[in-house]
Amino acid sequence: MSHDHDDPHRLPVADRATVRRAVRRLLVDDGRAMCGVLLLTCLAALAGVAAPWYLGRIVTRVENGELTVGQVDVLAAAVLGFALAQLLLTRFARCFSHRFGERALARLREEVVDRTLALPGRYAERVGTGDLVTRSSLDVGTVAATLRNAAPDVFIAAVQVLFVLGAAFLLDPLIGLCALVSLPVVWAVGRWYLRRARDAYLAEGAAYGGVAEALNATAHGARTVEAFGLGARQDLTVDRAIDTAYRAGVRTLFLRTVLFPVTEFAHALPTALVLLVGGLGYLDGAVGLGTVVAGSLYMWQLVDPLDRALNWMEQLQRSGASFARIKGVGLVSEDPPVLDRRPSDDRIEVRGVRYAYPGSPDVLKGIDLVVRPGERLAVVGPSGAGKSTLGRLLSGVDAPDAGHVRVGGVPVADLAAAGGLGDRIVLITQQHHVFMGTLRDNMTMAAPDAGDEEILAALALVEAGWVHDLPGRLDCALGAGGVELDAAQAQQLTLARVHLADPHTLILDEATSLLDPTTARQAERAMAAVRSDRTVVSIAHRLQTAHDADRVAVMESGRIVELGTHDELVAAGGSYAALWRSWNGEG
Ligand SMILES: Nc1ncnc2c1ncn2[C@@H]1O[C@H](COP(=O)(O)OP(=O)(O)OP(=O)(O)O)[C@@H](O)[C@H]1O
Repeated sequence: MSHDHDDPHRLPVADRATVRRAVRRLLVDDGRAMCGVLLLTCLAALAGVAAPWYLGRIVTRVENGELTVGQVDVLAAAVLGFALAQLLLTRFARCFSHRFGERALARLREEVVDRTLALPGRYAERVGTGDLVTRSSLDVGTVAATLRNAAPDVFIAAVQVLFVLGAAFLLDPLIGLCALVSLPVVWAVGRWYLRRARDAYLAEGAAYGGVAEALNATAHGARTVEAFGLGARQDLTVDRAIDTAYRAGVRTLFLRTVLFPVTEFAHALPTALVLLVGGLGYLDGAVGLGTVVAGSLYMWQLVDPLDRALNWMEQLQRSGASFARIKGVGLVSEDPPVLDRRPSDDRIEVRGVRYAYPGSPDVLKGIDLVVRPGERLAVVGPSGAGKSTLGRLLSGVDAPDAGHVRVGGVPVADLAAAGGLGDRIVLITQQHHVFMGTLRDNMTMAAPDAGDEEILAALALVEAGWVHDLPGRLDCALGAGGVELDAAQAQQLTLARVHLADPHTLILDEATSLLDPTTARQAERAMAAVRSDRTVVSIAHRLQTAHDADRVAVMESGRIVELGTHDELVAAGGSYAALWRSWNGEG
């Protein structure tokens, strides 16, 4: 299926066979338009080869003395007519193929979005979002450029070349053979160039960047350079950067000095051959003058499409790789687990849980914990103890390597993967995402059936009074291109959304620590409103949270070392008591 499909930490890349099948699908899915483009392109190419054919016939018949001046005029008008027909047909062929490209692109974009959204959340977490974002933005952009411009142009060029070759062979097989001579030369030099061009131009770009960087540093730091007598050293740095840029420039120049002359030669070669072979044949009486004229015109007709195809070759190569990466997203084979039962109650049970991040030692080393419905549990401990990791496991973002995390007897990670956790357990971190769309869209994604009243009530609960100042209120477009919410507003929106989703348990991972004191107090009130009547597990940095909680779990090095009420733990005189004393002392 794919080269690295089996690596669970990387998104797969589709192999050649899959890419070929996908390209076929793109063509077949819009089959009628494709046939229309093909027909128009063939007609345009036919009109294109007809003009030299007629010119050849005019020459032959004039040579044989079969035509009057008036008849020549009529035939010349026909040649003009063919040229005009080719112009118009090519224009429509291009127009149709661009539209075809746009439609194919729209389907591809929709597919990328669907596939990305269908990825299991924890899979996306595991492979990282960077690769995913690159595939759905840069790679789709590269393929888009190809579908819009390169593919239609290369397609039309290929049809033109085929028709010209066909016409040349029909005219005279020997002339057809002359036309074929240029193809392997263009192909070979094109491959030679493309294999080297990418690296050479990347190196050139980087080297020019290096020169700018060195000059900038010298100019901006001129006083420092002068003060510390660093002139000679900076000179050397700039000299080296210029030297590297010079060598990179010479390298790309060398590539161009091979490519362009060889292709020019390859383009001129068939015409020269036709004139030579045709001339000799004419002298022998084996070939008519008209055939030689038409043949040499055909040879010139090959130049433009071959040049265009060569220009686009690199783009096609790059978009092939991008297409394989895009199609790779659809190859993720993690099917959501089939759940045969629903959680029997809201009790969360953690038993013998061990967990390690890929390539790292165990972060959780045997956790046992029961979160009772309705309780407030604070998890405290030094940095790196594994608190946030436990939060991720409690909210189903990840599954444990050993042991289990269950709610009402059902593994939470399975519930999350099957999309059935959102109304039971919700993790609130410091990242509050505002989705592009209206305020209403942002809210109803948590509760699709919620009416405007309910949405406004949820927003009022978190004191989001600013909603009433938004243009169009619930219909106001948020995110890029619309109204941008600040961090505090985004957090209120998240909390209101959580309230609408109505989960029985919240896992809070330091939700207020990034805000300034005033906003933090407001956020704390909003949080308190959303917290009420729910089970809350707080991953706490502030001991006040632990003090206010029903129970406190103290984590150290991946284990829960103390568990009890604040008073019990202070009385026990263990590490929590020490923490509390030092916090109070400092406070
Ligand atoms: N995505 C990750 N990949 C690899 N290691 C990670 C990852 N996230 C956390 N870790 C490591 O796991 C260990 C526990 O991290 P975790 O964030 O769970 O601790 P924490 O107790 O929440 O710490 P803090 O209070 O600093 O947030 C740390 O050693 C951390 O470096």
